[in-house]
Amino acid sequence: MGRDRYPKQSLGSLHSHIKQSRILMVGAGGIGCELLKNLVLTGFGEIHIVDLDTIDLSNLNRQFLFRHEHIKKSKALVAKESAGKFNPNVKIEAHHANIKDPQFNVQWFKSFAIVFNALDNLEARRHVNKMCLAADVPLIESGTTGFNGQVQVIKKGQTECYDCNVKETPKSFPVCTIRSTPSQPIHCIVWGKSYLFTEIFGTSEDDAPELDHTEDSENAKELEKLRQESQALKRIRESMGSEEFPRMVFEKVFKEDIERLRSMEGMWNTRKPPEPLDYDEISQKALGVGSAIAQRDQIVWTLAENFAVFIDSLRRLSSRLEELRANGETGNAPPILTFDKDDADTLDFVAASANLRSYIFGIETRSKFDIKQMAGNIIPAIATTNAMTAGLCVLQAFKVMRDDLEKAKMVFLVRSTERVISVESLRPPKPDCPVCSVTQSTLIVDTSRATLNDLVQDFLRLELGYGEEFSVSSEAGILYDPELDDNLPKKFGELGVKGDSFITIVDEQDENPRVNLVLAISEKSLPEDSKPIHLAEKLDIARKPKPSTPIETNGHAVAVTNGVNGKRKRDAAEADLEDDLVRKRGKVAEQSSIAAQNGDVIVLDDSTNGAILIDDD
Ligand SMILES: Nc1ncnc2c1ncn2[C@@H]1O[C@H](COP(=O)(O)OP(=O)(O)OP(=O)(O)O)[C@@H](O)[C@H]1O
Ligand SMILES: [Zn+2]
Repeated sequence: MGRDRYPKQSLGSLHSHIKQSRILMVGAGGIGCELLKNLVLTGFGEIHIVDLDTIDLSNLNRQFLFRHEHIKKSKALVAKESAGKFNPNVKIEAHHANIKDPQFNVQWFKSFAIVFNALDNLEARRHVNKMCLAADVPLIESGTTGFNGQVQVIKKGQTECYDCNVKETPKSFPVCTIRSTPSQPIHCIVWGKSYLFTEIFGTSEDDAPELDHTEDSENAKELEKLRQESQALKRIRESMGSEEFPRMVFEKVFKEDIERLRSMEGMWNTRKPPEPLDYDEISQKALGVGSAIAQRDQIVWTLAENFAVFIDSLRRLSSRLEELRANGETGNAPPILTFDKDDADTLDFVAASANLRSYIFGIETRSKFDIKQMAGNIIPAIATTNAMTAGLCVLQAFKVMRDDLEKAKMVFLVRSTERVISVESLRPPKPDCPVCSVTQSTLIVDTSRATLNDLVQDFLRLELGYGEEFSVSSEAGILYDPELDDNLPKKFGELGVKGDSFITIVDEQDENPRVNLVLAISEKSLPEDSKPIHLAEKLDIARKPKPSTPIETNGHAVAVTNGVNGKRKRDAAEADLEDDLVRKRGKVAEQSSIAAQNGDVIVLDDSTNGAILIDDD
């Protein structure tokens, strides 16, 4: 009785259901550790944990199931060991693996009553979303960024899925802002990281995702000049290792290029012109600066200190590259270095170059610590946000398990003086969502015999009645469309379509097309005299709604706020850079205050047992 007493009192009849439930938690990091503790203490019967990673020193400040002695061990296994002690009645299974591995197939997902996502990247989230839709298992999706958190309940056919709303992609900057007219610290940091560092130690700037070339045509002349500058820098790169190399780089990027920019007519009418730096003058001042300055990452370095770190890190990185070259470890490919916020040499170089450039343009300089956050695109993870978000995940799960989806909500956690938690009603699936507004089924295939032609001609056209215009794709890309019929004689195996993978059929007819058909492949050896492909169950494929069809609301109130709906996900990996974040926070705060006016969060009396629950109905 002892251990069950309080969960029983507060959950009433749901408690025994929970005790018998088998659930899955994907990700055992910041949210995952908190969530696992909650799930174990709530008394779920069997909990499976999947995490591909090992424990890192930097996880310990908030991932409280892990200790120093666990560094380099599997997160899933250690989380199981640590949380298991909280409640020996709970069975925990740990999988040190990627959730995308084939053993975690639709059948396996079907074995869970509910799935919790505690992930940190879009790709894995999308995958679990897709699997839960295919298995028809409810998913509690969550994410945090700094003080912001979010919980979304996803149920096939009843709510929006993770992919119903387009997700933001990381922010990029116009090339001209970065290369010619920076006005904020982040512009200089992106310059240091994506231009200077890559031109000297990596491949070319054209590959940098932070640089947006879409404005190129408007600035063709200037861009041509910038290209010439890069070429000249590449030539200097050939002198790497020589005594003169640091001076050559410095004078090129902090003096000559700046003088050229300064001489450009019309560019500085409304802006303060940049001031080139003088190598001899600053190097004199930097004579007394010791190399220990690079370790002082919380202070803002002086011009001379930045100079000293720049020269020193340039030497360190040059010798690393020289060594790689000498060892010939990269075969025919030329060796390169890549920026990593946790690699001190690369961070020192980017921090010092960014600050030197800031001096030139009269922009505020930053500490190495700040630059690390901005260059690494990280927003600090906050243990409290994770803990609150994990708690909200479980409250939402209770509603799903009570079959009370009407009461389940989309929950937002924001840093606000008015109300920290705000909610929105769940919305029905978007009729044009390519992931959830589809027909799903399982296709039984004898992959040793079946060809793509068996699928396209016999199955889709003759059996299901598809017309001429449609495409078939696997996770690797398009296999067939009316212009691509080369693959038709090939067998499934040759096309890389195996058991537990998916194929998607997109009807491209103009007239009344069907919704996308997503087929999970189930491999089976079928008798020689039978068809090599057949459906596991009878199928009724819906037609796509006409564009003007109004969105059904299933009786839910349509949320008053739309502000963040198209841009719901924010997690550290996908988050925008600093300045943009401030703007977004503003938006979320605005929304939370509207929700607050609606009085969405209340304390209620649980009718089942008289216990007080804080709920978010
Ligand atoms: N495809 C995947 N399969 C299984 N686990 C995954 C997958 N992708 C991410 N994860 C796990 O999800 C967890 C997310 O946790 P969190 O956001 O706290 O990240 P972290 O790596 O622990 O910390 P940080 O990124 O802040 O250094 C991580 O433990 C990560 O290993
Ligand atoms: Zn969807």
